[in-house]
Order: sequence, then structure tokens, then C-alpha cells
Amino acid sequence: MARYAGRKLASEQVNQSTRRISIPLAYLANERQVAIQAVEQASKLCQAVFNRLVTSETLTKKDKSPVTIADFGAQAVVNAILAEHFPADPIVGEEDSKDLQGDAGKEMRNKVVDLVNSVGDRPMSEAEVLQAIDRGQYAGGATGRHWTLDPIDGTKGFLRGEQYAVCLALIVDGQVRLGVLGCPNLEQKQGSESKGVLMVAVDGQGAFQRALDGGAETPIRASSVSDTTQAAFCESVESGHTSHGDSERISALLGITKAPVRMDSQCKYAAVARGNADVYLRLPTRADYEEKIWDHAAGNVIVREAGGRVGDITGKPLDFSHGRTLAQNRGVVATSAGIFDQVVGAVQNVLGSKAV
Ligand SMILES: Nc1ncnc2c1ncn2[C@@H]1O[C@H](COP(=O)(O)O)[C@@H](OP(=O)(O)O)[C@H]1O
Ligand SMILES: [Mg+2]
Ligand SMILES: [Mg+2]
Ligand SMILES: [Mg+2]
Repeated sequence: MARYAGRKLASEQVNQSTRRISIPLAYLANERQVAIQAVEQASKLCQAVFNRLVTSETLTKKDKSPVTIADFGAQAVVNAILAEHFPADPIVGEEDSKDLQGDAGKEMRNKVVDLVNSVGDRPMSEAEVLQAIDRGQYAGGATGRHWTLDPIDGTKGFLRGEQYAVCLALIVDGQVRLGVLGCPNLEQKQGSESKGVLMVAVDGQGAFQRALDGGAETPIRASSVSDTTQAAFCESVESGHTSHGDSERISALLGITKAPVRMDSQCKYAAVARGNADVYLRLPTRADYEEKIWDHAAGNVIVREAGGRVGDITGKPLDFSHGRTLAQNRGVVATSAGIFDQVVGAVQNVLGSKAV
């Protein structure tokens, strides 16, 4: 039986004249492979930066330059790989090369170019690096296909040596169809010593994880909890990114007794997707903040394909068709499927008119 990533292919065609079986490529098979390769390389680059440049000195000086260099370098690496394989595809990336231009940007620019060339397979000139970064300027939208990239999500976590993720997704006609997360500091299994996880999902094909440095993919599932008093929830470490006070009131209403697990980045979607957490709450701290598509696209398809549900604080699905931000949504609620409506109900109850 023809199988792809553990699932039966929709059609296995038998050519009657030759009796040869030709197996059609699964939907987005090539994109899946290239996206994984790009995320692996960018994750390696980030780890190299952390090992070389994040020192107790940079940390005490609150010097953010290591993460800035890694942000630019990872975006250059991913965009160059996408450009090579899918030259017609536009990219919505978080970073742009503005701060690397001119005399003011020279020092940083040199560091980024050196870094990219120290990890990549193919040497890149300064101009190529800048050009690759700026392929990420696409405005996004509802038609056609485009990628969205967060070269390092959870920059604060990266600097603390905690969770961060390289996040890449493909959006087709406003729908997220493919997502890959590279999570260098995530435990391969909850409680295990080995770290570094890659998660991937394609629409309709399930969600999978494997070690970031290779090996076989295994399917992942969100939890089947139906009683919210048994649920565990996760949220951002940063109180500027989510309201910890509101989540405390919501979890009290749901009878949740376990303390929240706070972690940076889309590793929270990864935790829900493999059943380590049952709920991810991202509750607005400001009326005017629009969530960025690159902060949610990959996690969105991975949780959905793992059998979970994702919406905003009103339960409405996240709408990736409005450009670079989720302009039509506020906040995020991601849960295992059985408790989604109950959790959204509690969010509405606590946020009241703020949740409209
Ligand atoms: N006021 C705000 N509300 C929600 N998210 C915010 C925010 N200000 C910044 N962010 C986003 O929060 C992301 C990190 O999320 P988390 O807290 O879950 O780790 C940041 O991504 P980067 O780290 O890629 O810049 C940034 O885009
Ligand atoms: Mg981000
Ligand atoms: Mg980022
Ligand atoms: Mg940022």
C-alpha cells in the first residue's frame, strides 16, 4: 500500500497499459522536504550563535546583538533555500535588512555574512545575504501562495537559553497548508535529557515529530482530556505578550489546579500538539496589538493536524488572509479538541466586553 508520512495516499494510480504503478507525489511533498531542510539549517545556525556569542557578559549587559545576528542569519538561510527551490514564491518574514545597511550597519552586516557562510552549504556574498533577507518583505494576503517565516520566535527565550523556535509555514489562498517548527531546546520527550525537536504537518496528512538532528518521524496527537479540571495550560513567559492575570482568572473558572507552564515561542503549540499541555492561552495585553502571522502559522496547522483546535479569544479560527497580521483576530486559544468550547466560554466570561 502506498504510504506517505504514515498515511495512505489519496490515489495510487496503476497505469493499465504498462501495469506499472506510479505513485503520485503527496500534496506538498516537495515543499515539506525543502521546508524541513531550511528549518534544520536555520536551527543549526541559531545553536551555533548561542554557543559562540551568548556569554554571561552579553547577558549581564543585556546586549541583544547575538539574537539580532541569529535572526538575520536564520532569515537569510531559510529565504535563500526557498528562493532556490521555489523562486516564484513570495515570503512574509519578520526581519528586513534596514539595520544592516550603510556605515551604521557595517559591523553587524559583516557578522551576519560571516555567520551565514560558516553554516551554509554554499558561499553567499554580502549582496546575496541582504537580498535573501529582503525576500521576506511580501505583504501577504488572501490569494496565491506565500511562505511565512519567523527566523527566531521567542527571542527572549533564546537569550535566556530557554525555549525558542524557527517557524516556517506555507499559506495557500489564505489557509495554512504546511508548517514546520524547529525547537532546539525542547525535550525530545517530556522529561527526557535529549533536546531538539522538529515538528511538521501538512494539511490532511497528520502531525509528526522527530529529533531535530534526524531520525524517523513519529505521529503526534493532542490530549483527549475532556474535564478541564484535569487540564494543564501554558502561556508566554513575558507578561507583555499575554495577560497572566486574566489567564489566572480563566483557569480558576475552569477548575484548573496545575500551575501554568510558562515558555517562550511556538513551543507552546508544540506542547499542545503532543499532549504535554492541554491549553495555550494568549490573552491581549493591549487593545491595539495585532498578532503577526509568523508567530502563529506553523503552530496553527501542527495543532490542527494533531487533532487539536485553534482560534482567537472569541473562538473564531485564525484568519491568515489579511496580510502580515491577524488583523481580524484578537489573542489565541489553542486546546485539545474536547475542551475548546468550554475554554473559549471561560475566556469570554472573564474578558467580558474586552473579548468582543
Ligand atoms: N504586545 C504583544 N502581544 C502579543 N505578542 C507580542 C507582543 N509584543 C511582541 N509580541 C510577539 O511575541 C512573540 C513571542 O511570543 P512568546 O511570548 O509566545 O514567546 C514575539 O516574537 P519574536 O520573539 O519572534 O519577536 C513578538 O512577535
Ligand atoms: Mg515571533
Ligand atoms: Mg522572531
Ligand atoms: Mg521580534
